[in-house]
Amino acid sequence: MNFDTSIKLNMLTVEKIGGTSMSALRDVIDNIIFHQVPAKNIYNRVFVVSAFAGVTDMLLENKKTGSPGVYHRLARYQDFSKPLKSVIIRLKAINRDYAELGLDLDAADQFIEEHIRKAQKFLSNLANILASGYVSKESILQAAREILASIGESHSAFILTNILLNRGVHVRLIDLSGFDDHRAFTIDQRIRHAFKGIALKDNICIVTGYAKGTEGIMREFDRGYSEVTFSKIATLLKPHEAIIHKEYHLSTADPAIVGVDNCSPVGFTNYDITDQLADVGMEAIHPKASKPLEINGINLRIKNTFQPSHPGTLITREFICEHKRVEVITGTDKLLMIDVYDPLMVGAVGSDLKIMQILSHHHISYTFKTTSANSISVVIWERDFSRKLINNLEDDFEKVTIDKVALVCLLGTNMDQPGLLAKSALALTEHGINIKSAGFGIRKVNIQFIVAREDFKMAIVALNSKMSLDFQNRCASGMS
Ligand SMILES: Nc1ncnc2c1ncn2[C@@H]1O[C@H](COP(=O)(O)OP(=O)(O)O)[C@@H](O)[C@H]1O
Ligand SMILES: N[C@@H](CC(=O)OP(=O)(O)O)C(=O)O
Repeated sequence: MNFDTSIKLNMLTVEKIGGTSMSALRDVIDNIIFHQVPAKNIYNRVFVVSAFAGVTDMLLENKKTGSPGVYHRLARYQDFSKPLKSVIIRLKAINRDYAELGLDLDAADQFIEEHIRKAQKFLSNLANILASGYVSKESILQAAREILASIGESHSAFILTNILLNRGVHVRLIDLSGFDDHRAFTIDQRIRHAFKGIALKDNICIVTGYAKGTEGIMREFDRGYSEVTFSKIATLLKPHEAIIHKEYHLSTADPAIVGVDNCSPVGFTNYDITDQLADVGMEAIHPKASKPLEINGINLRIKNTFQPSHPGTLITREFICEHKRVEVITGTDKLLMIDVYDPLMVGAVGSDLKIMQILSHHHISYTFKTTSANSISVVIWERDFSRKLINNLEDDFEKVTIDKVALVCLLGTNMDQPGLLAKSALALTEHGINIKSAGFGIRKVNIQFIVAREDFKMAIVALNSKMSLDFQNRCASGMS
């Protein structure tokens, strides 16, 4: 059965191209845009593009390290015009890289200069208002963050559109940054308005991953916002398929840990599993972006930009694996386990409620919980830790212990079977790994083990080799 039917039937698709993929623009053009058979099937496709890799980091801050960009200079009342000039230099250097793909370099440079000049004007006005102290700092900074963020996607969308136009393709540029638009649209209204009257069947649409709206996409979602724009567009246009193009496959285990030869792309899974992945920080898609797709019954495909013939992973609402199988092994080593102990907990109704109220007060969501007569342990992200949280817990309970831990988990839509737990525990034991805690809900879509941080990678490798061996054995006996 061929599941890449969107291409064959020339049905509408809404596709998102991430920043790392965008930087490999030749591959985007050859592998995504023109990789169509027959060639006329390039139309009826809407592409939501992210900024080129590193650009939003320069404008706002580095997503991984937090190292400050232009935004933080403005927020600290410092001169931001110099770093903004560096952005122009960087974007023009990016333009030069793509001249050989057919970009009109003069037009691209001019676009950037004019666009950033306009942005600079808006930002200077905001900085002046900020300095006056008359308006709330928060709303001014929010607006500045939106203006800066939009530059990255306006640039990348312009570049891709220009190259395609120069190659004779029918392209419509849909710039949702609303730079010259004073109307107070919500994001959904802006999207609806932008797509009105566009003949999708006869065009490729290139859309900015940033979208301006009264609710503020940065306030609601912040970094990674282009996935949200993508999801909103898909929800409006109801495509045959929504597609995310990434630089890697969603794999049976993290290729960076187990090696590419020891894992394989996941063919099919469901939205429940992508939520489980997101819960441990591996965001095949952000839940805020996937929920509307799931609710509207829109199927999502994750594709690897560099392997265009591979159908990737198809995520649907309904998929349940035919065979008993672990579909993905993943985890994170950036967690803390907080154990709350009190000898008076036994039989006392509401101890857990008290802990939850304290977590909720600190806006902290937990990823794992277990309980015994006199203790409750919760696992939270280390980045959410604060001394105040612990003080609040200590006010109500006798002893609070904190442990830096890792969580490894087995995920699957249909993996419940006798012996799976024993086999996983054995895999960890054989590698000398002590299981600090473990848990799973009755649906058994996520079996979780808490281990020491230093055991994280070995635990992933151990579970992966045990489960792969099991899979190979079943294939050999014709069961799979
Ligand atoms: N099962 C898995 N398949 C693919 N990647 C995985 C898996 N588990 C963990 N990862 C890691 O997740 C990272 C991608 O996660 P994502 O949240 O999309 O990050 P990014 O910010 O790089 O887009 C990759 O760098 C990869 O090493
Ligand atoms: N460029 C924005 C939006 C985005 O979603 O990018 P990416 O698809 O590369 O995560 C950011 O870095 O936040």
